[in-house]
Amino acid sequence: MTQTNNNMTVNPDLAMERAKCNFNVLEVTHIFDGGERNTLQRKKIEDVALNSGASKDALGEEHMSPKEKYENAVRKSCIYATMMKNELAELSGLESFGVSSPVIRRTADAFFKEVSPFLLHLGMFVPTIMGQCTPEQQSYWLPRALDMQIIGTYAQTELGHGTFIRGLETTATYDPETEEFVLHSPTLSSYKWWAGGLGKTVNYCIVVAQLYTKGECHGTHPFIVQIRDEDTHVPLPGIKVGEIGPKMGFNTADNGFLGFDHYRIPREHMLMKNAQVLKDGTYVKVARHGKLTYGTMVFVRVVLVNEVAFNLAKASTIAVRYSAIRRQSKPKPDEVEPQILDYVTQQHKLFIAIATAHALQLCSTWLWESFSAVLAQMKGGNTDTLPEFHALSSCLKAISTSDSAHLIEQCRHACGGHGYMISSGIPNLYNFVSATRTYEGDYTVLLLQTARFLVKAYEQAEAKKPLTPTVSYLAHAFSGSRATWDNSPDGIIRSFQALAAGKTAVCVTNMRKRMRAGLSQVDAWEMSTIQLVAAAEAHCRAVIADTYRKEIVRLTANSSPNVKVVMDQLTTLYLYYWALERTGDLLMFTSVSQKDLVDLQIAYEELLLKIRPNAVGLVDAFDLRDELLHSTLGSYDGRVYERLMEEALKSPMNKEPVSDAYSKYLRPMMKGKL
Ligand SMILES: CCCCCCCC/C=C\CCCCCC(=O)SCCNC(=O)CCNC(=O)[C@H](O)C(C)(C)COP(=O)(O)OP(=O)(O)OC[C@H]1O[C@@H](n2cnc3c(N)ncnc32)[C@H](O)[C@@H]1OP(=O)(O)O
Ligand SMILES: Cc1cc2nc3c(=O)[nH]c(=O)nc-3n(C[C@H](O)[C@H](O)[C@H](O)COP(=O)(O)OP(=O)(O)OC[C@H]3O[C@@H](n4cnc5c(N)ncnc54)[C@H](O)[C@@H]3O)c2cc1C
Repeated sequence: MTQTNNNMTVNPDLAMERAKCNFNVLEVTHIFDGGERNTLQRKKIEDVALNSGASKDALGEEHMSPKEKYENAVRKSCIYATMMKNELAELSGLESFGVSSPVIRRTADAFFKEVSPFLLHLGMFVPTIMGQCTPEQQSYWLPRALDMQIIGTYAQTELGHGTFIRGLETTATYDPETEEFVLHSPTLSSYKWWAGGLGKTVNYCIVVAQLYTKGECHGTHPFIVQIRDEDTHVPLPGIKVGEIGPKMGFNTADNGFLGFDHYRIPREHMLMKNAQVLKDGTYVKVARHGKLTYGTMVFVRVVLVNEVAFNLAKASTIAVRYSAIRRQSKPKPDEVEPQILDYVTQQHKLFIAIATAHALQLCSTWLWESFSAVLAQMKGGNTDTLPEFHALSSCLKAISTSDSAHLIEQCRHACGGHGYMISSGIPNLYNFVSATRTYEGDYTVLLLQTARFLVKAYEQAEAKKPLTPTVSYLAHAFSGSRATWDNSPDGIIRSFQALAAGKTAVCVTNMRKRMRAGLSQVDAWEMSTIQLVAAAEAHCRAVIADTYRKEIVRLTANSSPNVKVVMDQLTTLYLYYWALERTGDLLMFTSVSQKDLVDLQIAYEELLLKIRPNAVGLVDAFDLRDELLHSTLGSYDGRVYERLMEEALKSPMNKEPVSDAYSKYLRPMMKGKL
């Protein structure tokens, strides 16, 4: 594994772990990156972007005031954007996530401990221009946006509504006299709220508003709106804009609010790929599917699965390396204190994080490929696969973000007190990832979208109609007997599918019972939503497990024997872990016995011991440079205590021997003179 400094002194425990590792680390790096070519290109990009030291700060971000933090983040965003236009442009021809490759996105993390104020520009503004504009509109806006001549964001959520998009209150009323739309915020709750970069950075934004023309409301539509002067950056008349204040994370993203007072924009600024308003005010629907204006959200949900896999890889790297150098307690009085990584409970906390990072990474690539296929079909006017894809991307977004946030927090627990230090890197990772569970569609809300699809699919299966691929297992839901338990990987995956089918069946039965008892369909659905969320979660677990397993078998077909073994151990660990987490469900819906579960627990514990010698090798294989980790605990060299002390000494509190607070408050209080 290449590191920036080849002459570094490595902590002896970490060196010992690396010597113990029995598989080829680079081969696993290639699997995680999606191939050797991708690894080579990633390294080139990282070398160009990071070797100059431009990502470093003289003073740690955490010691800056909010204003300094923001300005510093803008400074570095501009450096990085300029690099992207110049040095990195040619290198970024990787298998790309549309606008910019995920590698470019990830490399940017070296520049920010929180996030770039440009995140929404690249993450949503540019993708909306690409996905919602006519070709003419695109040819006008896209070059300006890609060249960063204009900077934009995505302002959909309002103070009063985020989830329920149809409930948004901002209006865009067409005036045929002037051929303009009049944007207006009729209430306080209609103010746009949350958009990243809106507070101070952007001069344009996508605004989602209720479209009125000829006195009729046509629902929400996207508009491109200039909000600040292109030269002075002063907010334009009719615009009320500002920053929303401190948050749990995202503090360098200047999330903002925005209100309109009868603010006029040209007719052409409605994004007209899916629907148009003609000069005379006639509304023309172009798209075949009513939800295509939600396209940017679907895109980001897909991207987020990859994003959280990467952040989980970072947290597990930090926690595993730290657990290898940290020694604590003395279970055997005559022996030295063990590395905490030797405790089986510690392995239980950490190895699932490594396995989940792999599972989500592989699922994200698979999801991206499915998305590309859906987009290609839609280009030809066919939207048949969209409902299944919406159900799939919704549940994968919900489960991947929720699992990653939980496991990153578990990594923090695994690092004891030092994990609570900002300098460990884990709190910032957690603050970032916990927000992903909420934004771009809340966890529960998205799982309920998947549940709608599952219930419909169940009814199709009942009627013996054909099923789409991700729910084909529902065809076996009516055998009348419980699924046969079998602890092979394929057997466990079948059991996960049986759980999902069984839970969906319970929901349908309960809803029907409730409706027979007099509840309306809406109320019967509402009363069943706890179970519907559980069914969607079970479905998603089955999809992840199945995809992870199939992809690993495919990707390791030509791997060296030890890589095959260790990758197989990780996938098996994932399956055992979730089977043991769901024992109650397995007892309900499969033939598993108490003895089978006791045996599975033992097999799981034995698997942890088998993975243990390769744990550091596995996180080294994520190949995350120190610049990306921002961590005193997780650096490649393992100089944990030295780094903790170096960071502590940087605290502005240590600048003077006696704090001003002594003479101002402590002394007067202690001398009884306060
Ligand atoms: C690579 C470079 C970029 C790097 C990127 C880094 C990653 C980070 C990037 C950016 C940071 C992002 C910051 C956060 C930004 C935001 O949060 S933007 C705001 C996001 N907001 C939401 O996600 C709102 C969530 N709400 C909804 O999506 C919808 O309101 C709803 C789905 C919950 C309900 O919609 P509604 O219109 O009320 O529909 P329903 O009546 O429930 O359903 C009707 C049918 O429509 C189907 N449907 C719904 N959505 C879709 C869709 N997107 N596609 C296809 N179909 C959809 C739904 O299933 C129903 O179908 P049936 O009637 O057949 O059941
Ligand atoms: C860091 C961050 C950045 C963001 N950036 C942007 C941005 O750039 N642009 C933008 O437009 N928005 C942005 N958002 C807003 C984000 O998209 C919304 O907060 C998110 O979609 C959730 O909506 P909400 O806040 O209305 O939550 P609510 O819908 O009010 O959710 C509150 C609770 O109610 C529950 N709930 C709501 N509806 C239902 C239902 N139908 N059934 C069951 N339970 C329900 C939810 O599960 C949740 O538990 C951002 C948010 C955050 C936190």
